[in-house]
Amino acid sequence: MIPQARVEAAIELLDQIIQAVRDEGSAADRLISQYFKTRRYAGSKDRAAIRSLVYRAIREIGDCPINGRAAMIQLAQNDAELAFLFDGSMRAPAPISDKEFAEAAKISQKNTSLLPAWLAEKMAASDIDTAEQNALLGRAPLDIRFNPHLTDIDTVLAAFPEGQVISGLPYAVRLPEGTKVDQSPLWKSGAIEIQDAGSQWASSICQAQLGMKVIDLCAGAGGKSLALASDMLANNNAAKLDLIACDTDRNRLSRLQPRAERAKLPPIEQRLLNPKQEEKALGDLAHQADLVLIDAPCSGSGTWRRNPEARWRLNPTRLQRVIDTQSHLLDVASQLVRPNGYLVYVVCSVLDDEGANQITAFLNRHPDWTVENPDIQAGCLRGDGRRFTVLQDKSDGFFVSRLRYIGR
Ligand SMILES: C[S@@+](CC[C@H](N)C(=O)[O-])C[C@H]1O[C@@H](n2cnc3c(N)ncnc32)[C@H](O)[C@@H]1O
Repeated sequence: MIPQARVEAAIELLDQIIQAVRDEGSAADRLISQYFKTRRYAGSKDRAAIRSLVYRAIREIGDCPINGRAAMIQLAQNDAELAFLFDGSMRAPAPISDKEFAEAAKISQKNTSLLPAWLAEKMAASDIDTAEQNALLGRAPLDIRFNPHLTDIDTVLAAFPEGQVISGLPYAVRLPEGTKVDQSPLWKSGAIEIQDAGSQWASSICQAQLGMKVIDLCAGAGGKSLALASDMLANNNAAKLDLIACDTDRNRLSRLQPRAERAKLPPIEQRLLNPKQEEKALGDLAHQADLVLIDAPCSGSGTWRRNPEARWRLNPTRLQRVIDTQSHLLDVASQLVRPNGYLVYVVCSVLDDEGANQITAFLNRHPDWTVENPDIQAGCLRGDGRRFTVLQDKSDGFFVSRLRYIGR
């Protein structure tokens, strides 16, 4: 493809992505792979170049643009080579008019942040400075977690000699970008998983052990359930784990068992929940659990490096919706924990409304709970929890709080 046609393709793709943002449709990554499936003429270099243009627009433009052409013109303002490709030739985008340039300049002047203005304000109010905000749109590292019942750190480092251990996380290794993890025999044998250090910190703060009754209330496809199961198993060959993985999304939950089998873990009980009727499915577990993990649905602001267009999808109404669900799930979980048992609340967000403020409100509603965060060498105290941020912790952004039920 000629460079002009690549720009035109990026515009088409951005049109689809922007439409999906408005309709709560598919994620950018999925739309991009669907787009290329029907355009076999695009070679690997074309695909890489188009993808890179699309993601540049998504990462660099704070507010969702009105369409793909407006997005590319916004980039072209500071990129003469790109602007030059709008030459109106066959398969090229039409030349940029003065009006379009003026419009793009107006938008750039209005929003100087990489985030929509309302979100930049919320970040600042949560003490996330501009450098941390911008880091949320950078590139994410590649972290793996190994299963100690299947392998050990020496074997992992021998398989990935450029891997680096992550201090404080006994099963984590950071790999160079682009490492082909899925081609390693360790991957094929189920001994390693891809999992960000932030997620690993969240699971490790749970301190799950064999013999505990553990409920993962928002298990999704089981990322943290697998980590909890692996911690519970440690080096034992237990045939049974008392771990119950729940979620309201049947599709996601159905991916857990095959993953557990791949990791050679004992079966993990699953319960499909109905939103707002969770107690019905969990009635038999009232005040039974030693540990409940809530890896709550959230804005995902801490993981925008992996899907940066997610910040365009967020608006105050959608944010309030997840905040309400988080507080409801905290109340549901509070009914499941036994006296002296623990509740670990996690969000992959750095916003106080989803983190520290949620725990303050929970403790006001439930005076028979106290905070017992472990003393670890990562994250920073934030209200009654610890917050992990991209620049400071070199992980995705997370908030984690460990609470103990001191009622009877
Ligand atoms: C952050 S994701 C969980 C990710 C997962 N724990 C992992 O480590 O891969 C949040 C999950 O909460 C689920 N969820 C949303 N509302 C829920 C509810 N009322 N009860 C239980 N799960 C819910 C979503 O379906 C989603 O899978």
